Amino acid sequence: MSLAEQELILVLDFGGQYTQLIARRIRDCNVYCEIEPYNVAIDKIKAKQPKGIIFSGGPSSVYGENAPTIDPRVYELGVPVLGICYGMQLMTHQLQGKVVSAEDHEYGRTNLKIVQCDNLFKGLAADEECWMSHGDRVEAVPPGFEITASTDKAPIAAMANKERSLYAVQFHPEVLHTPRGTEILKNFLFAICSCSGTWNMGSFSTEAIQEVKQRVGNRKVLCALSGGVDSSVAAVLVHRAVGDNLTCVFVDHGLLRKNEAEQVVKTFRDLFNIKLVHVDASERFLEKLKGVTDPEQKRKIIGTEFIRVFEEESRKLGEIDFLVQGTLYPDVVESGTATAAVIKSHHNVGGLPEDMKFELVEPLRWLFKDEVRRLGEELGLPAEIVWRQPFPGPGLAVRILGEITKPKLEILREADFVVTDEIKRAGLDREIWQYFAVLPDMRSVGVMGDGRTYAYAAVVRAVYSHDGMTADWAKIPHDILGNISTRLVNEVAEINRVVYDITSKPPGTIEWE
Ligand SMILES: Nc1ncnc2c1ncn2[C@@H]1O[C@H](COP(=O)(O)OP(=O)(O)OP(=O)(O)O)[C@@H](O)[C@H]1O
Ligand SMILES: O=c1[nH]c(=O)c2[nH+]cn([C@@H]3O[C@H](COP(=O)(O)O)[C@@H](O)[C@H]3O)c2[nH]1
Ligand SMILES: NC(=O)CC[C@H](N)C(=O)O
Ligand SMILES: [Mg+2]
Repeated sequence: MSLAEQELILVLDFGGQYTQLIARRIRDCNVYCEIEPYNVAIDKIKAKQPKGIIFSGGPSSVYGENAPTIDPRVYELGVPVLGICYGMQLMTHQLQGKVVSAEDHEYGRTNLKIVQCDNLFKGLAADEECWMSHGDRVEAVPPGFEITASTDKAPIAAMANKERSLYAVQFHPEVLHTPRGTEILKNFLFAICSCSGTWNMGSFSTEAIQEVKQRVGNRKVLCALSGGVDSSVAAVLVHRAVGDNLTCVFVDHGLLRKNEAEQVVKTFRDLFNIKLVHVDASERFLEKLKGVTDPEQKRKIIGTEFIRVFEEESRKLGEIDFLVQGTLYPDVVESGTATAAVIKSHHNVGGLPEDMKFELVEPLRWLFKDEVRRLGEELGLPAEIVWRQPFPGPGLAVRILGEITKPKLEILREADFVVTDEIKRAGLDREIWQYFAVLPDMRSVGVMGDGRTYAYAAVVRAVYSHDGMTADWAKIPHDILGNISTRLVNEVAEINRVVYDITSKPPGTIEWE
């Protein structure tokens, strides 16, 4: 079965914070799921033949200016729809019910009284907990709908039109703070949409290989390979599809970690039977970055330069049309979509030059990191690659604040080596998602060997995360932080102070730029 034939749930994104979580939960229920912006053409929706459609939440108000809306023909497709939060309000508004701005807002944990325990709420008790995040509420259900659940402040907290298979909830079943939320989603998938739940990473891999085969045929393909989890998984997957027509290009842009280039080339050559070109492009990247301090500008310069290198390599191999990248969904959403704000332009998405001619092959574009890791295991990649900590494509450039210079890169490389080494020694490398050093553009006074110093501070950043979308700072034991601090100041001459970043994401991001 190809991906196109796979039973699919389509999530339409109205700019919600949790849209990606909805998709995750559904795939975790063994049903394949894709996200499209709310304004996707109705014909495209039809062509995908979804078994069900979910409207996400979103920051807008249905009566607000430019409020996102959807082609009302979506309700006539005969496909079940579940509206969540804004999605419920939009369904109400479009089908002639009434939405009002509530005086009492509901945020966080809320008691839910279920009045209709069939279909969507099958198996749930009359009293459940749910997670709310809304200021507007449904005041009157559209004709043909009945109320299925209430809360104190939202008498219409859920509604349904069973004949037409239209369902809506004001709360968020996708967040883990709604304890029975996954069961609600399962009821939608299995009882209402009649999904079979046979999808898994094994089927994803078979289908994705098939799809690449069909698209590429006998033509040649270039793969941007960093040695990281995503591009290694993408390379192995594409190699299964096109064999020797694949050439991987690993670019040393001079922004890599200590010994990284040698290690990546060695690991790759030892483990895989895939052609690999190693390009040392460090001088040209550093030249282009000279004097640049703005983080977004850095990212765009790096994104463009990557492509220029791939284009040159492609010409040497006789013009290649396709470029494989290990792009994941968080890279896409953080780079900004029709609905989501630009957080940072990931070099492989928002940082690509406009005049790029390659056709992109991105088989992991809809997945999250933990799913890619499962896929990597499925494809038989070794643990050292699957569990490698993520490292951003722009590398140390987004961990040096201000201008990037060779001396600063040397300092950061040494500092990063110490942090990594200590975390591994402490056996914390698997439980901590990312751990590294950052070099802020800041010096302070110290005293060493009875003399004054005026040197850089190093920031230690270490976070727990599941998918890179949200993160918490890692609770590293103080004695290990102490070791890191002592070693940084002793082993890296230009550092005289160490600070630990205790910011979660949000509000911080994992990287500093
Ligand atoms: N040094 C590099 N050489 C070639 N391609 C690169 C390089 N760095 C990044 N890329 C490309 O950009 C994509 C995005 O980078 P990203 O860091 O998100 O993924 P990754 O390096 O494959 O995995 P990880 O998240 O584990 O670091 C990569 O999948 C790869 O296609
Ligand atoms: O390929 C990449 N290109 C980029 O431009 C980029 N910026 C951040 N990252 C990685 O993405 C995850 C989320 O990062 P942030 O919390 O810093 O946004 C973390 O794992 C980051 O390391 C990048 N990866
Ligand atoms: N989370 C949401 O979807 C919020 C929807 C709408 N803006 C409200 O506050 O009610
Ligand atoms: Mg990487």
